[in-house]
Amino acid sequence: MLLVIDIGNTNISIGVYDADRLALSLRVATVINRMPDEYAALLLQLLDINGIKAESINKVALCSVVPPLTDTFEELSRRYFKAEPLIVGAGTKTGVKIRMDNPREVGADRIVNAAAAYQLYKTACIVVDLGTATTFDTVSADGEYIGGAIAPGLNTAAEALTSRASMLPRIELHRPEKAIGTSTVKAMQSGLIFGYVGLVEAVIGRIQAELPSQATVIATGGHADLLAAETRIFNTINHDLTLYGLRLIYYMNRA
Ligand SMILES: Nc1ncnc2c1ncn2[C@@H]1O[C@H](COP(=O)(O)OP(=O)(O)O)[C@@H](O)[C@H]1O
Ligand SMILES: CC(C)(COP(=O)(O)O)[C@@H](O)C(=O)NCCC(=O)O
Ligand SMILES: [K+]
Repeated sequence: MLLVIDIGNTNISIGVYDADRLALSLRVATVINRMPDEYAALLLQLLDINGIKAESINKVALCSVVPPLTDTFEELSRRYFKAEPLIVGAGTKTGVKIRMDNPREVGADRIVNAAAAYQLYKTACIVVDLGTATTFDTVSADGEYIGGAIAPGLNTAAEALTSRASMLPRIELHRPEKAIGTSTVKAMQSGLIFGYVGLVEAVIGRIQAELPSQATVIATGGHADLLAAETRIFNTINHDLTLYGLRLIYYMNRA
């Protein structure tokens, strides 16, 4: 079976593919200083609880936007799964050609999302990944990664607000009843959530206006459901898009 790992700044998403079936998908918190053996202990336990034998995993693919953890998971793969992981990076075949000023600086997660979306839809695509950052990735109708946008993620924006203003509390990112907030917490929820809907719609609108054909808009990431409940701008939500892309790319590069 194939283990796929997407190392983000807040969470590490992990999946196990049994042929083309996603047999398991889970998330663990990103902790920069955690050692390979510590992540292995956590992962082996989670596999066991879910009835998956560690010995049945013989292939690993990963993408990371947290460089110190790339090495951690590379070592973990070798030591605990006896597998040389495919690490998505410069030189990895993905099925999308990268048209950027400096292709090497693009986050691997963004490329994986773009590759997955294009393989699924074969149209121009805009992937919106709502995580620590919110990334917008654009693929042209002929399968070229042509760039996008990066904005602070919802939680990141909320934390910035709380930490910069003495009287503003930490809040739960819940949708308030009304845009006119009648308390500090409700006012912050309104500004963050409804404001964020505007951000997402505006960026997608502008990207779309620069494209010659209608793009399919796919939302993914931790805040996708929260946003999708407030806007009709997404054509679809795919929580497993990055894991799906990792599997796709694994088989493009390894037999
Ligand atoms: N299942 C979930 N339901 C609601 N919010 C979530 C969920 N998983 C993650 N989040 C929120 O989404 C954000 C992280 O999203 P994620 O896509 O995991 O980020 P990253 O890829 O940057 O690590 C965090 O702010 C977290 O609170
Ligand atoms: C933009 C990101 C921080 C998003 O990370 P995430 O929210 O998934 O943790 C990451 O893709 C990254 O560090 N990218 C490098 C810069 C770029 O993509 O242009
Ligand atoms: K991510």
